[in-house]
Amino acid sequence: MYVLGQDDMRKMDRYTIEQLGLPGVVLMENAGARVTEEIVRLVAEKGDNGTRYPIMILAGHGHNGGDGFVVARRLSDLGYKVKLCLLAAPEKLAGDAKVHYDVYRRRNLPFWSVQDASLEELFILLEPAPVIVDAMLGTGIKGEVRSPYREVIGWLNRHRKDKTVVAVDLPSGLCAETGKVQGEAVRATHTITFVCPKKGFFLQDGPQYIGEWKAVDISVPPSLAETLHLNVPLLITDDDVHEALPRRKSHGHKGSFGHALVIGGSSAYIGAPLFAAQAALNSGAGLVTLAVPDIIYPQLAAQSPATIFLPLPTENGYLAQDALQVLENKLETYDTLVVGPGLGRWPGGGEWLARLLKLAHMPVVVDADGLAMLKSHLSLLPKRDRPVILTPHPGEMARLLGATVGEVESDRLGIAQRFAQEHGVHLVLKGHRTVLATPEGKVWINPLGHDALAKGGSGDILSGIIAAFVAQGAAPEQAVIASVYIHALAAERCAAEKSRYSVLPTDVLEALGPAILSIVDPARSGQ
Ligand SMILES: NC(=O)C1=CN([C@@H]2O[C@H](COP(=O)(O)OP(=O)(O)OC[C@H]3O[C@@H](n4cnc5c(N)ncnc54)[C@H](O)[C@@H]3O)[C@@H](O)[C@H]2O)[C@H](O)CC1
Ligand SMILES: [K+]
Repeated sequence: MYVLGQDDMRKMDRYTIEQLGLPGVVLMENAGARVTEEIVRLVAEKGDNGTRYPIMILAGHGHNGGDGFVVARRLSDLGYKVKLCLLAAPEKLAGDAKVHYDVYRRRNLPFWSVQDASLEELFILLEPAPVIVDAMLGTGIKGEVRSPYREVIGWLNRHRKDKTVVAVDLPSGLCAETGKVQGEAVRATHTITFVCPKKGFFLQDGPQYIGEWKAVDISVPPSLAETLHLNVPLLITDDDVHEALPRRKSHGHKGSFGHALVIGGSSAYIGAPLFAAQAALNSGAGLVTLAVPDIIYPQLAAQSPATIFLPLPTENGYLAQDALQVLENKLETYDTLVVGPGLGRWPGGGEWLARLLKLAHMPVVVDADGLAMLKSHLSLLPKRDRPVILTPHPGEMARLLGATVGEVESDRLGIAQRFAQEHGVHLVLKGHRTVLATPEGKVWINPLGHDALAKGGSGDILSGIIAAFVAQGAAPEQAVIASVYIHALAAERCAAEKSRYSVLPTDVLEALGPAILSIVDPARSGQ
């Protein structure tokens, strides 16, 4: 599914109107009709027949307000009580919005205008309303939200408890492009957006403001993103993951499903490499070998009977320089390599890792401390003959770039895309709404996952899943698409049972199987 920015939407709109010949008033009528359908559904879910108190429609003076006029008229025609509240002088209305405003007024339907009354009066009207529709500002917002929208949004956010707040296209005050709140933004319970979700839903403040979202058809074809060669990210869907998961042969044996090698661990971090190995096993790898410092090997071996162990020489609690000699002759046995979980950092570790990357002629996932040690050796990456997948969180990404976390977070899509292209890697930029970028410049956004994953061990599990899918033959892009989604889905399912507070990496590991099942065989998934 495409994810559109402010300009993308404008170009697709314009093309539909000017080249395809569908007038803007028709698009606006469609937009209002679809939002009306969704409101009817939400009101019914609330156990309300919509006649107890008017559905309050807050309309601005742009096209977003125009959608609001259509919603108010259509809801009224369906027998719902409504009140349209115009937050601008009617003289400011123009174009398609003016057409629909005039239609509404000619019908003599309930109307309130900020021109004739005070905002205090509006707030008294809004106070008991169970359903409020936010059609104040949409994709046309420029700069910080100004009066009177600012005061109305502030009031709404302070009084939203128990109310259904439906944002039309996007919450007023949220930037569709960056996800930044422009001074003040509506905290919606639901967002009904047009054509495709907007980038801002998945960036910065966006996820906290949009509530549950749904994209609806208004006769602007989503395929115009391709027709117009728009460079837009894609949102991962169940179908994409179904497609991306490596196919299993019923008659396959352990050799058919690949052998993953995990190199990690140090005296202080013994759980991390184990989580990665266990995740790889739970995600279908035929064989998993765990290469760890020999001082921690006995503790680990007792905990994971399904894992093969390769104890390596240790120095000061970390892998020793000569661990490479042991590895060198064995590397060709493995189909994929994860390096980093719990590895720690030691002087000379960067050179150690660089040498390992030169020796390893298989797809490699670099995570955690591996990323920290990679910083001075990034020039190696484009020269490798096999894929590299990097899985930084924003702090690790910032360190790799010599930037701040704030800089990374303010341009996650752009930074991921540029880095992946420049260094010829598949980049998994983790965080709330993980972003994936390919060496060719393709960008994906993961719609799933939340703070249940904000716990030590989560990243280790992700790297293990990726390795397992690569080991089973998935191309790196497909492997990362499936991995981030399954990982987040597993965590969401755990949180639904135990709360977001209490999910442990071991729970996520156990939930990987049911999460995969829910994709490959939804009927048997139990959810
Ligand atoms: N996507 C589609 O195909 C369709 C979208 N529709 C709706 O149209 C809006 C975008 O409409 P637009 O008129 O461009 O902008 P807005 O309604 O968002 O409002 C802009 C309006 O508000 C003023 N304004 C701008 N910035 C601020 C600010 N910071 N504070 C206060 N006021 C501000 C500005 O003067 C403008 O006049 C889209 O979101 C959809 O809802 C169509 O209806 C159907 C086709
Ligand atoms: K809005």
